[in-house]
Amino acid sequence: MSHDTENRQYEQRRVEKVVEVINNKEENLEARSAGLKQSVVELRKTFWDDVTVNLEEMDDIIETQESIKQQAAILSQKEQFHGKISAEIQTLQRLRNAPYFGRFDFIEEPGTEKESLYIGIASLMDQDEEDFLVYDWRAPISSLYYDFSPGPAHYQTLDSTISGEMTLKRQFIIKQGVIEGMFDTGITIGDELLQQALGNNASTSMKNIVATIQKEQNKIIRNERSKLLIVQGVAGSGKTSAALQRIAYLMYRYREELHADNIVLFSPNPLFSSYISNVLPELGETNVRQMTFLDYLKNGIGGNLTIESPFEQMEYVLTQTESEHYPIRMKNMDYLSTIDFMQLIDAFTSDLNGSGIQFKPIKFRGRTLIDQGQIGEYFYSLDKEIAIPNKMEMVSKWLLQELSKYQQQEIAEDWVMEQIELLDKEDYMRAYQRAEEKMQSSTVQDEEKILRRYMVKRFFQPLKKRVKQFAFVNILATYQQLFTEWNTKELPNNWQDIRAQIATDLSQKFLTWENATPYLYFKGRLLGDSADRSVRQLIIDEAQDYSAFQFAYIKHLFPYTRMTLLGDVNQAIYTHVAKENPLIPVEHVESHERITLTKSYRSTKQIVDFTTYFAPGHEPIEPFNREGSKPELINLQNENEWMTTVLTCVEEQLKKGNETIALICKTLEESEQIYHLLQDKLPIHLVNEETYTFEKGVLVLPIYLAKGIEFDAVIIPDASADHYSLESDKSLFYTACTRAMHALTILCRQEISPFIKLVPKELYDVKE
Ligand SMILES: Nc1ncnc2c1ncn2[C@@H]1O[C@H](COP(=O)(O)OP(=O)(O)OP(=O)(O)O)[C@@H](O)[C@H]1O
Repeated sequence: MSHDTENRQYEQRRVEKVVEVINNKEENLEARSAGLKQSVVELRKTFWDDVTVNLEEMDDIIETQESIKQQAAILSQKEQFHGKISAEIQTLQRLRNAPYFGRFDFIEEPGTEKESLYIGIASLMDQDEEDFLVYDWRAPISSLYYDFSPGPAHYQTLDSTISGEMTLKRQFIIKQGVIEGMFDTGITIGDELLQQALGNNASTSMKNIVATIQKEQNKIIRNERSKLLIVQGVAGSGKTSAALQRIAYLMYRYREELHADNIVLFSPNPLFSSYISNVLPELGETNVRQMTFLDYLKNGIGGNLTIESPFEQMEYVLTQTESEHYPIRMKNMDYLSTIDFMQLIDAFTSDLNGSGIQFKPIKFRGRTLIDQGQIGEYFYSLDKEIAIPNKMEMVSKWLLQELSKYQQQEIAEDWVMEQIELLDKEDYMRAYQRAEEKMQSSTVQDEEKILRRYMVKRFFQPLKKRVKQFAFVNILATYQQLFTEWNTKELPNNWQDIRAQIATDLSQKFLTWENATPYLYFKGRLLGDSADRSVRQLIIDEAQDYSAFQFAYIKHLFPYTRMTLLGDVNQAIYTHVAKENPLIPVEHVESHERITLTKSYRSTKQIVDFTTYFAPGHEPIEPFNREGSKPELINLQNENEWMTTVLTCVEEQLKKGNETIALICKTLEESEQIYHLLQDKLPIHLVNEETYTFEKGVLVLPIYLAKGIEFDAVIIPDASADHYSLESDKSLFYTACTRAMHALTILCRQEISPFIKLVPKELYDVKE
């Protein structure tokens, strides 16, 4: 028998033994779980039997409460225990199919015995709970697997560095308990395994990469030192993957203190959010709080303003070039994205400490109780040294006191009795009961008084709530003054133009995307920020799309939160934000650690080689060695053939077995046109801002919604020069082309884009 066969048989026997342990453990746990479940059900049923209820004397009441508490504690303990057992069972079930994916042999010190360690998605102890049969991929020792090839190796524990020698590194593909592939590996983690993983068809949801994490990705995943970790990585280099495995790692490493609620992930769009939503559960972790920055802003700004989405802004930039206001809007975008503008808001706010804040009158049943003048007078009578948000607190307290006085006065008014009479029976009974509770020996007059009091209180409650939320401050009107009346020496050159357009938008209660963050920042300067202190880790994917202002705001909101920013300057499609972006190394980005990823895993070597020529950045891009066919350029001679050619391209890709085929357009406008032209000819789905999930098949979508996602085949329906020629189009074109895993087809209806001309001819096939 050959050595290889012997090895394989040995490993297969081991897998079977491990699966046996898994089965035994699961059986035991199931039995315990069933017992526990039964006892929880019984306990719930008989809860009151074991509680001594006696409410006669104070002592008895206390005793009764204690008894209830005790009983509830027993129940909750049992329920928690049951939950823990269920989680353990789920872990075992996940392990059963493929208990591990890797093995390495390690000799800690010369002369000591070699240890074989097996790595999987969770730890597994043997039947006696003494030795590890499988180590969790996140355990300190498992980092050896990702960081070293056979030879000297070391890893970090909590308090020391352990060195030794790795004598073997082996990878497995195990399915349903059977070893389907086994490779002893050298320098990189399993070219073979990675080839297999990347060669598969694209999926509509992202997969975890724990079996094939690369050394440079592992640095991101296990980084614990940095308060601010910045990752610049070319398209397809595994930034999102690294971010998600990093979250799983942090949740494991800080299991006691870090919960899913303490981690927030900002993602670029809802489609992307659902695309990545399976990764953490697959790894046995709960999904963290995921939102788009737009959702975050909408939440903070509230409902009375219309907020433009970044996609609408993008669509405007790309389609409204002929509009009269376009040049000014572009200036706005530039200026409102800068730290200078943030400083301008600070200067304005500090002037507001002297005068200028607009208030809203407090009205009750159509009558003004306290007008804005009175509120302003009170506010400006307070000490200037006190910060504005603190003064707002004081105004709110004062208003609540004033309202209480009005509340008293209203009790005797006629409308109160009318309202009492209007109460339906249930409400009336409730009001009456309350009235009765409040008085022991009531007279008829007392009773009416209490009912009146109840009714007035009920009417004043929403008003008081709004006062507590500072609804008496007219944020919008105050902010508008920045663009109408306010003057200072430090205004930018083209301020007159900028401010007129913004003032018009604000008067229509419309916030452009570039103005949404400044508005919320300003609101915070007046009312105080409502930052969520429970956020301990903030992960921002596609970080190149955030402006300097937005970053500064995020840092201002989460001053003590650890942050991981991941992005790619090559894909900075919102060009006005590219300046002062922290992904570009500049002096003023405070102390941080940077990791650069240059290897691209998503696309075939042929696609990466092609796209490298028009990548806007200057970093090297290295393809992972996976072969495919060259990108194809179809240069149409006859415009009329355009749609039939697109159709033929789609059909060809389907024939080749590609399951997700994306027609990626520059804008939504273009996507809609193509959708309408093709919808009768083949099953095709249009993806827009509201698309939350996608199916396999043929999709048509704009570039900005394809961000972060990948497809088997990408077809660019029109890459003529009139679509892609400006410097700002380069990152759009790069982003579109780099979504392709296996095939890229580019059509040109007219003169071909100059970006394609940058690529040496031998790197693509041309069809006329
Ligand atoms: N170590 C790895 N093992 C297996 N697959 C990997 C690995 N790294 C990356 N990939 C795969 O490469 C593809 C791209 O990864 P990912 O989406 O994380 O990259 P990205 O840098 O966020 O890309 P982009 O910026 O272009 O959106 C995915 O299919 C991912 O599963």
